Amino acid sequence: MSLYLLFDVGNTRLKWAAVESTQQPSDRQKKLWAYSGSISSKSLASPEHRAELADYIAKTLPKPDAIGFTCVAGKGVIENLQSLFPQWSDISWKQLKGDSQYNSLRTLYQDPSKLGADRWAAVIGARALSNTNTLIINAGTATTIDLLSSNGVHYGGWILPGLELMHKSLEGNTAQLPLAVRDETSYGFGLSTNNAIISGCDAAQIGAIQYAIQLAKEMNHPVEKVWIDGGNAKILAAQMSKFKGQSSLTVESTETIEGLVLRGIWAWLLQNL
Ligand SMILES: Nc1ncnc2c1ncn2[C@@H]1O[C@H](COP(=O)(O)OP(=O)(O)O)[C@@H](O)[C@H]1O
Ligand SMILES: CC(C)(COP(=O)(O)O)[C@@H](O)C(=O)NCCC(=O)O
Repeated sequence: MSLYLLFDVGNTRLKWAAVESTQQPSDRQKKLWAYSGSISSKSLASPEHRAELADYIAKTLPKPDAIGFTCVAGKGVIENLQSLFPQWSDISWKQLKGDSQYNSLRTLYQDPSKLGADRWAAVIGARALSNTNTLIINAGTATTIDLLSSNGVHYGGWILPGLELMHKSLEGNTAQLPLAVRDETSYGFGLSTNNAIISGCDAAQIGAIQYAIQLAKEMNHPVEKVWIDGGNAKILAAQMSKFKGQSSLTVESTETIEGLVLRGIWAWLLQNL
């Protein structure tokens, strides 16, 4: 049995998981992420945090047979991460990039080297999960929405500010708007400044998803599955489910999925061992 260590370095969080060769990137059981975790990507700049993480990983993880990663948070972060494992210097770190090849998939992005590695990994992860027309939502620092057709073509996508960025930019660039806080009444047309911001930003994101579904239909790739991952996945999925009456998609076809980017890195790594 082999062990693979996977890292997804996002602009806010660094996620990792150790998976075994007896498991598959398409597995859905919770046990899949038995050896996983996340930390703030920025905390890697601190020598104390690096030492803590190195110590934790060295104590909890056996030496992996291969390491795969994506990084959209800048070169410095990945150098800091690699510096944590001097004892594994003989293992090559395989970096999945926006223009990395994956059998059965291709992107129409004009310059694939500019496509976010995490977006491409999520597309690969989605392909590992199903062969249907799929909308891939990564609701993280930014919210990305990508269309993958059953024919294996990535038709591109959209980049929106993530929910937190939307809230912060309203607070930071206006005189009267606070940093809004979500509560159970934050739905529908806002009847307070707070709820007007929360519901307005949710509407922008859900509206974009609904529009993407409509556009995909017009392009003759009607969406059969929507995967939502990222730190704000549960929020978006919950808000989307309230719109179910108006959507051509059933609730079952919209699902949150854990570790879609990690699954994609893993599937790609398996093709490149
Ligand atoms: N514990 C948390 N730490 C940081 N961000 C969180 C947390 N829980 C939810 N979030 C939200 O998730 C976003 C980060 O999601 P994530 O998928 O990790 O992003 P990225 O891949 O860009 O690092 C933040 O912008 C924030 O809105
Ligand atoms: C769009 C992103 C900032 C999303 O990053 P994240 O929110 O996952 O940290 C990242 O995928 C990126 O830097 N993309 C490069 C530009 C592109 O995809 O066209």
